[in-house]
Amino acid sequence: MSETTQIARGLEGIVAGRSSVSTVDGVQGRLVYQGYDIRELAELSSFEEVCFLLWHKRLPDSGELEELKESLAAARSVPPAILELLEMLPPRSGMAALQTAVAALGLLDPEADDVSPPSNARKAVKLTAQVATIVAAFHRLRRGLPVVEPDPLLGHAANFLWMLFGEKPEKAAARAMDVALVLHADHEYNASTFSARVTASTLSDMYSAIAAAVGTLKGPLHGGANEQVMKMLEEIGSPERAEEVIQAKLASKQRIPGFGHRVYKTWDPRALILKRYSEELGRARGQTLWYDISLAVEQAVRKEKDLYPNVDFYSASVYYTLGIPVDLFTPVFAVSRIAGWTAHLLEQYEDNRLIRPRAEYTGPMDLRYVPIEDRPPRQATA
Ligand SMILES: CC(=O)SCCNC(=O)CCNC(=O)[C@H](O)C(C)(C)COP(=O)(O)OP(=O)(O)OC[C@H]1O[C@@H](n2cnc3c(N)ncnc32)[C@H](O)[C@@H]1OP(=O)(O)O
Ligand SMILES: O=C([O-])CC(=O)C(=O)O
Repeated sequence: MSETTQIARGLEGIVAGRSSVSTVDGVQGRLVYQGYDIRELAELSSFEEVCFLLWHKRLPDSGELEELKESLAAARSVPPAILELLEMLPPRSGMAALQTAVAALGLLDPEADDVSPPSNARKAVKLTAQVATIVAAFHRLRRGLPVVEPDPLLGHAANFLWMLFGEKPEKAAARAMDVALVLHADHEYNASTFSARVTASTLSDMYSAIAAAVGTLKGPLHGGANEQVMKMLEEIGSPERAEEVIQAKLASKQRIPGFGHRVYKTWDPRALILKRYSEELGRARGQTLWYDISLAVEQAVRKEKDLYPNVDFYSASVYYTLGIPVDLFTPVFAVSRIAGWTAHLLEQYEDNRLIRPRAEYTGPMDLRYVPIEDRPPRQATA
């Protein structure tokens, strides 16, 4: 590689492939799934319909939607071995538990290594149904609570809340959850989706690709930011303290979770929608503190750094108001993103080429190997 090689650090701005699943316009602040604007989908659609859209590249008719809803509901229960496994795991990380359980689902699926389109389509449905079950079951088991059987009469969002809390959700809570699932379902070549596609590009199986994606989503620069946001809101504690805390964090070169984005240089459209839900849910429950602190943080970060909130910022107060434990926020992100990950995998397997970039080598050259007995001892460092 020559000395003039241009490196795009973090692959910024690099178009690494083609996809029709979704596109992001970072200047206008638009997100489009298969041609449909996210604002319209959030208003009018449902998570199940978005799954159909992402997987089949078009909206379903009513019969097709019913069929998919039934298939998802029928696939919700996980094998007993998965529940036994979840029960054995330390309660500390929902994402690590989800990653482990997804890998185990692959071990238990006789068609795991079949990457043909019909088999992958079945796995997309199964994984999407079961990620929700795994997240809810992990949480209940770690609290010593009985696992709640899925209810086939409930939609995906309402059933997830039911399996998590063991109570039928109010209409407003189920709707807010459904909208959050619609908004988080896909986002072009984000890091976790890219990592899923890299894994699939070796013709490894779908479970392995999803396990890779879960591990990537977990990081605080990606999906893990939603949990960091809530911890920051709790640390701030009241709207009046927001500016001072933000100034101190920025002065010590800390990143403010939930702000900034690789692609959006304006409002993330999802954050605007979640902001409305954060306020409305807070008002409906007579607790606007988290929305009020969030608003004060938003104003402080705009003033100090001119950064806009991303999807992880207002999702935090929405989830918190729904009663979801903070350390489950990122797993809840995965409950939705599994739809986009699997859609990208269907696309990847259909027109695959190994993803394998190059690196500019910065190490030494032409060293001669010295047998270990002839090497001088290393100087002890102070
Ligand atoms: C679902 C999602 O994944 S959405 C993103 C979730 N992640 C977060 O919210 C974590 C906080 N945000 C960030 O760390 C970043 O904005 C990222 C990782 C999302 C994007 O980062 P990049 O595109 O790599 O931007 P980069 O790291 O080069 O930052 C550019 C500049 O903006 C600053 N910046 C970016 N985000 C933030 C932030 N949240 N807080 C403070 N400064 C920030 C950087 O310090 C840098 O400033 P400098 O040029 O003065 O050094
Ligand atoms: O696109 C990104 O880089 C991160 C993001 O917003 C997402 O995955 O939803």
